[in-house]
Amino acid sequence: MAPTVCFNCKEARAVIIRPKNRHKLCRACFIQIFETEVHETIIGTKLFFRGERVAIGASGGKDSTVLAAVLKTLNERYDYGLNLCLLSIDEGIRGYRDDSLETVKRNAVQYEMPLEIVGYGELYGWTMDQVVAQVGKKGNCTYCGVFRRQALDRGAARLGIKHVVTGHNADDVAETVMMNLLRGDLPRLSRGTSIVTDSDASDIKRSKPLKYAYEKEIVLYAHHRQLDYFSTECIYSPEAFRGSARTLIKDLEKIRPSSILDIVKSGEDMAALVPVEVRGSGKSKHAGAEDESAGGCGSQNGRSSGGEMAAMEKQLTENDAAESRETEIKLPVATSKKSKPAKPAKQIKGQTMGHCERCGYISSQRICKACTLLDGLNRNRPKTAIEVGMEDEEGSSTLMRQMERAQLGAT
Ligand SMILES: Nc1ncnc2c1ncn2[C@@H]1O[C@H](COP(=O)(O)OP(=O)(O)OP(=O)(O)O)[C@@H](O)[C@H]1O
Repeated sequence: MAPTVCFNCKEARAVIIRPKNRHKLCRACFIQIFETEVHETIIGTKLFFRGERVAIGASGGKDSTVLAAVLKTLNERYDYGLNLCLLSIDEGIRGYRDDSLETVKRNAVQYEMPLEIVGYGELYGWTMDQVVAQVGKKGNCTYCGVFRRQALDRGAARLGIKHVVTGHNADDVAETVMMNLLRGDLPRLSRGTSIVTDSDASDIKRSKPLKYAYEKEIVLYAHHRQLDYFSTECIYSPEAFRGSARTLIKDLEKIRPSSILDIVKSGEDMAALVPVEVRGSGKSKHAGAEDESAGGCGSQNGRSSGGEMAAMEKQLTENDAAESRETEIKLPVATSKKSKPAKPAKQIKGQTMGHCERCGYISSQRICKACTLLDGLNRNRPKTAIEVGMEDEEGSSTLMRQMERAQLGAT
């Protein structure tokens, strides 16, 4: 059988079936198209300004590695005039983050970008290994997510940088839409769909330039550009709810590849209907610094990783077969029973953002989530560990002093 030619250039041999639309492309066209789409997102949303210093939240995983590679390419190709650097958070997970940080260190050399590493241990007095030893695996992602969001902000503040970009992709955003739809949390849904989350109370802006990029295409891009990334998944158990939303979306994607972008777009449309005071922001102003989608992780459950290239190709073939199985399901027509009057819509309270009384981090509560979690951890800390942390007479812990120092750095 003659090889299929590229849908785009009509010359080279097609080696990729685009997950987004099933176009068959050659390697060069796929790379070019992927980069152009990210460029269009950046330009269309006026994401950066010339001369801006931008920190790339770099975990060493495929998404942030691709983000760093693409931003470097686009910055040079289109002369954005950005000053890029890598910012990594060391959660203190031995056998996982220490290895992935080695990848980030190599990336820093490969992309000629400075690298800053900020650790939970130094910021909070707790590594994730210690947190898990204390609270167990269940629910540990909550600690990690809350701590990471603050750590990214504090790391950026330390560098004097006001814009952090993360590798959140279209699949991540679709999951967030789905989860918040199922929870009935419209304010969070609307904030999660926004490409930029910034706040009046914090001067660090966060954005997701890969918001419209499919996870599978990110893997293909990394593979075809032979990027150096770390593909092992976090050793601690994932958040079950996000994992279920992910499985649901992946199943939908098999039947209808555009599902991911469709969910993202539907999320954007729903967000546009949410009044500013309910959403908690104008152009996502006040977008909670504590929102779950903003700082990374989510769970790794069901996630594609670097070693899945063969499985992905197989999956794409299955997608073709799945399309022919698509059937329309008709709901029974409602009979003429008297319908109950609709309940008045629930009033959704808007969030008022302020600062945490303890650490000064942006929060809608008197004490931010991180400090609340730390309170619980410190209360139950084994005595010996407390003694290490309680050096001064007023009982002010090392942790608190570290947080105060971090806060000074953040303001
Ligand atoms: N330890 C970290 N240090 C810096 N940034 C991080 C860290 N963990 C996550 N992030 C940022 O948050 C984004 C989403 O993280 P998450 O762990 O959900 O995703 P992922 O899809 O596995 O991303 P990646 O492939 O980049 O690891 C990452 O792409 C990265 O930009």
